[in-house]
Amino acid sequence: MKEPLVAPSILSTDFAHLGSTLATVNESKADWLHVDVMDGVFVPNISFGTPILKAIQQHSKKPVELHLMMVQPERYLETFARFNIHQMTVHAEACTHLHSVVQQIKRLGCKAGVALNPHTPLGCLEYVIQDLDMVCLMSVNPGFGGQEFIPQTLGKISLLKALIRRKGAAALIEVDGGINQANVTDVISAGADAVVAGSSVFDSGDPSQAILTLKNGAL
Ligand SMILES: O=C(CO)[C@@H](O)[C@H](O)COP(=O)(O)O
Repeated sequence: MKEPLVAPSILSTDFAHLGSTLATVNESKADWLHVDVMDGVFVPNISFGTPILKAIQQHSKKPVELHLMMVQPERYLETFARFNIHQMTVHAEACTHLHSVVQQIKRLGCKAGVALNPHTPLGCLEYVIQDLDMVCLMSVNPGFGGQEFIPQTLGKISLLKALIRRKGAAALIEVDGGINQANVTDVISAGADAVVAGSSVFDSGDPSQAILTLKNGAL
């Protein structure tokens, strides 16, 4: 089995120590940093906005994926792109004109991802999948770290893989929520390329080792 790409999510970390958290991630084998922006409307939680993104830009050496858990993300894409963002991932459920938003992200020079909530069918990707760099399957209901992995995600990953193959698309599959050492092998075996992990990395006491364990655990 291939080694999974691992993206630590800083949501559950202590923001009083953001600098040292980012330094740890910089020195780790993490493939990119997963950054959750939540608006309190699309999801019940509010996380952070541009001041934190500016600090991340200054201190992160890893590519940054912004996961935009917000309604009408198109209003902020241009602002966020100024913070040297590698990829922006928007929710299909939050975009009336998803294809147009994806094109907007690409015009800003970023890779484009689309996230789907656990209950959202894959059919909404049928006519946009060729334009995507990544699909993020939520394996928890978005809004909070530390939740339990929803097992139905495994079947959804396989179906998404089949859709990507059928369409001749190149999108990576990322799975986000409740990922840990116990389930990462199943997630990668089902066809995922990348996992997002928050609490299993940062509550572990040794984030660098936890990232390595996720990578090796799936081999
Ligand atoms: O988007 C989200 C939650 O909405 C995730 O990125 C979480 O931050 C992942 O945290 P864990 O489930 O791994 O604790």
